[in-house]
Amino acid sequence: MSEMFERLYATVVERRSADPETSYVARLTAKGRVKIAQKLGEEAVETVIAAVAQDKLALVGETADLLFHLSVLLADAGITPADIAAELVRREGVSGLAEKASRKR
Ligand SMILES: N=c1c2ncn([C@@H]3O[C@H](COP(=O)(O)OP(=O)(O)OP(=O)(O)O)[C@@H](O)[C@H]3O)c2ncn1[C@@H]1O[C@H](COP(=O)(O)O)[C@@H](O)[C@H]1O
Repeated sequence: MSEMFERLYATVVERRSADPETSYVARLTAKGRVKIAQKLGEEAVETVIAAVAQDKLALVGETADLLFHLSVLLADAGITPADIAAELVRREGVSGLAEKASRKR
């Protein structure tokens, strides 16, 4: 999964400068950060709808759409999969409940 996401991200970075006539990534990128973020939000809502409907097939498809649009947004912001991996490694082994409790002190 991590390898696939890195490959997708590399493709997205490459396609950002392609011809918007032939590339969805280039076309969406040209519309700017707000439109990219809006598309990501739409895909998130569609993912939630598939999950609540208990539709596994749709959930797989919507999750793929979500991850693709997330990669377009991250590329636009200059954030790499390695940046995200480093943050996840930093959090590794820290219980979400313990982390939340430490915020209240
Ligand atoms: N993984 C994807 C991928 N997933 C979804 N999509 C496209 O994302 C678009 C948005 O989906 P929607 O159903 O929301 O589209 P829509 O109904 O046209 O919505 P609006 O944009 O009009 O609001 C569709 O055109 C999908 O085909 C993707 N487009 C590209 N990729 C990957 O990106 C690579 C580069 O793509 P291009 O830049 O198009 O060459 C491809 O080889 C793929 O690996």
